[in-house]
Amino acid sequence: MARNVAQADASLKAGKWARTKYVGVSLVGKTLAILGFGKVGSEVARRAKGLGMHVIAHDPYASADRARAIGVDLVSMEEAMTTADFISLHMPLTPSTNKMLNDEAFAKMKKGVRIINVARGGVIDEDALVRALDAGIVAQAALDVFTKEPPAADSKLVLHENVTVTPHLGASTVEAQEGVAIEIAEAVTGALKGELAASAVNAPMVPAEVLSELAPYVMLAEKLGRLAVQLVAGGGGIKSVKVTYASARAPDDLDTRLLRAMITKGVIEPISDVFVNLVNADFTAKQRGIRVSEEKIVMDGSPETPLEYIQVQIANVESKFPSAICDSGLVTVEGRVKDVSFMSVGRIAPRKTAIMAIGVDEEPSKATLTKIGEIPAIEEFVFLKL
Ligand SMILES: NC(=O)C1=CN([C@@H]2O[C@H](COP(=O)(O)OP(=O)(O)OC[C@H]3O[C@@H](n4cnc5c(N)ncnc54)[C@H](O)[C@@H]3O)[C@@H](O)[C@H]2O)C=CC1
Ligand SMILES: O=C(O)C(=O)COP(=O)(O)O
Repeated sequence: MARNVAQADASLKAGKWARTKYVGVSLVGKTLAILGFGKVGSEVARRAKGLGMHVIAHDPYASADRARAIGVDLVSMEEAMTTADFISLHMPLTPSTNKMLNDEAFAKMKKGVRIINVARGGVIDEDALVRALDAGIVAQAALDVFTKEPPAADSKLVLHENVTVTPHLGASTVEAQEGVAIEIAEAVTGALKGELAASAVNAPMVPAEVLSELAPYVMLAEKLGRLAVQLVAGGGGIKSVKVTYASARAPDDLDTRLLRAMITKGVIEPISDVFVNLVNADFTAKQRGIRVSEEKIVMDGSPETPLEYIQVQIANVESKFPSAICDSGLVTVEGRVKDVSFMSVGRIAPRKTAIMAIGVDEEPSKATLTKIGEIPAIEEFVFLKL
């Protein structure tokens, strides 16, 4: 758009040699405002920085740290509107982004601004954009998406000489289509294997950062559910499961839907044929008359760790294992995520020398390594970095 490539190409093919008509504008030194700093928006930011642009972004949900890491300032919508030379849209179409660029928004923009929309047509009020183009507020627009696709053959916007259009080609590369196919296949096989389906539309949305932080607790949650239910004699009579999450963080910072679903999975699967996942967990529990209640308690600890411990209690039951039950008929199990990342033991033959590998998250100090070496039962000892 900035160099009028599409228009100049059509002009030359029509037999014209219009060098002065198609003088463009440079990108270097210009301010680009990215609205919607998600997967696409942040990649656009990286590339625009490479082209020498000053990049700002507006996204009410984006993390300032992630933006800073790419060298992008997160700004208000107002600042994005009023300071940008180029505005590129990368938000989803939702009731709150519908017609986000309307007459009022265009009125705030710098005269001569250029608009790029490869997100969804509905985020721009298309009639307002035509008015802004005619008024010279918007110098040019490049549009890959339209409110109605395909747009009407006589669409003023599509036919406008300062507008460059493509028929929704954003994701249309050989590589991207293959990438999408692989991603879908992996997501489906993962979901069928019972892994967390992060991109399922009918499951609660758990952002990737939260998911990676919670992953060990998700495993713990399922195991605690499985452990607790196996201590109950004749699992059928379970009516109430109480989960307590103890954390040093503010209770509102902990999204427990995933953990609750995994505890429910752990409790129900050993006593039934049902396959429980993030989508059907609450429904399945209700259907079986099991009430899962939750409590979050704040305790001293490290705010770096999302949870200090998880406790699962099954009430009014009889235990197979009397010491696992207290007088009030409660089976209680509690678990923590420890720092050792793995431990594996093997041996040459029964009663012969054994070998143990322990994975740790941080390099042990010299003093710790010396102490380990001094333990009499340890014959040989080596510290390796993988
Ligand atoms: N033209 C095409 O062929 C393609 C179009 N798309 C579209 O591009 C858009 C972005 O896709 P992704 O980056 O994958 O999505 P994403 O979900 O990773 O990012 C969207 C971002 O928009 C932000 N957002 C939500 N409401 C907002 C608001 N009111 N103001 C500013 N930001 C807001 C979200 O916080 C999120 O960070 C989507 O609309 C998608 O459908 C994506 C791929 C190809
Ligand atoms: O992934 C998106 O959001 C797109 O708009 C791509 O659309 P397509 O899969 O090329 O029809």
